[in-house]
Amino acid sequence: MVPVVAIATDRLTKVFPDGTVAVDEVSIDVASGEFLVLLGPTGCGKSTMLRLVAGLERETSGHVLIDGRVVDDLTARERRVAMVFQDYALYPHLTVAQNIAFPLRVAHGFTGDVNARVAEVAEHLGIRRLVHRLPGHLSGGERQRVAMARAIVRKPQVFLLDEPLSNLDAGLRAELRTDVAALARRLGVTTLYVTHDQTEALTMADRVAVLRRGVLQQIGPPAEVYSDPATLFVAAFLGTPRTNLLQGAIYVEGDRTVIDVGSQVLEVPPSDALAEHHNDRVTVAVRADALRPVPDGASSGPVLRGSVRIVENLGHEALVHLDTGIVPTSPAESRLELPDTGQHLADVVAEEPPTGHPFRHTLARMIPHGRPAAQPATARTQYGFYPVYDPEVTDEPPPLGDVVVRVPAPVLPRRGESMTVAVDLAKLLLFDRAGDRIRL
Ligand SMILES: Nc1ncnc2c1ncn2[C@@H]1O[C@H](COP(=O)(O)OP(=O)(O)OP(=O)(O)O)[C@@H](O)[C@H]1O
Repeated sequence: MVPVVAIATDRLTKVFPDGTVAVDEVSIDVASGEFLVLLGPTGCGKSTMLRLVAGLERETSGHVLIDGRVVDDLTARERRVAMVFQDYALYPHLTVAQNIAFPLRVAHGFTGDVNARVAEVAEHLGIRRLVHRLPGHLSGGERQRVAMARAIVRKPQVFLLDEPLSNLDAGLRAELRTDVAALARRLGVTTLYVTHDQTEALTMADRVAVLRRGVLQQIGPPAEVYSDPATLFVAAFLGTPRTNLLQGAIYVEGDRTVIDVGSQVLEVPPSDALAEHHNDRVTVAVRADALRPVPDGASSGPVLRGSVRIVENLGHEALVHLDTGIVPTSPAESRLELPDTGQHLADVVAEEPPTGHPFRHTLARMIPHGRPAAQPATARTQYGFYPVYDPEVTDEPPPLGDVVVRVPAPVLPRRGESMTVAVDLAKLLLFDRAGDRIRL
């Protein structure tokens, strides 16, 4: 029986020699047997966290603890962790069985029956019928199962997975994410799972830890992190379709409290928290699931109005882009989430290289086609941001004023029609200029 261990990091920090702060004082407790997902955009430090826990990277400061014991000076092998990467890294000339058995054969001290152990693990992963094949004759999903079998064959105390499903197509990813989570729970092994995919995080995790630029933003059960985000970044990063981020300001006049979103006003119940922010600019984060189309005049609560600009028909429902005239958070601020916060390429092409410059053509090709024009200098606020989105599932930032609403099929609105949507105040999220939550 393998001991089930807890993992912890204590103000764990990694600064690379070039000065990049990849992990910044992160303290996380993972209970024994827990499945914890580290979630965040590319470059936020997820893999570095995992490598530090694995012992493949040395921390600059802080500690890694396994079962309460500081393991900073232990090698990866001594930590008894198993790691799985997205690229499988199987030996192409060895059969599936030989691949799975490999860690046992190189491990001194394994005295058991190798074949029996391989069969047992292959059974766990549902790949018994594949044991005589070579990796080249397997599908991506099967290869990833073999990689996982190989990782667990030595009964690790800790299972570390770095985007293990990201090379697979969407259907297979959905199937495997259920299997991986079930496997980890069946084995009862403490698991740290890294992904940039919010669906994986929300469906697989016992708890999700959201990272931004090496800093822990929030940690909690998936439902809590989704519905009760602590920061604007978390609210923006979790949401399909993308969370609408709108600029607004709070005004309190007598017993009336409003959120002014420029082109329109949302009346909200008065509260001390809002009164404290009288006159402050805020970001209003409103996901599609907080908006419901209603006949004009039918809602007694707050509504937003706009005209239909785009209807994306998904079959069972449509995503309707409503031009509301509200100003979204500025692209300038949205770049906060990119590792490189320098100029946008469009600006570089517009301003920097003269015609005929050798890089001009290359840069022009790198600019997403049809990217909306930069915000006018008169944009009323300078706060708020978009995270970096998975280019597979989302597109570019919306043009000025777009709010995305879900409309159930079959009666869909047409382009140019006006539409009213009721706003569910319980799901309306407000953030101050620093990106911290203001609770209604
Ligand atoms: N050896 C290194 N030297 C310098 N900087 C590094 C090194 N390895 C990673 N970084 C930087 O540290 C930051 C965090 O990288 P890390 O790979 O942990 O991010 P990530 O969230 O796992 O991203 P991805 O999802 O793209 O793998 C990035 O800015 C990255 O460029």
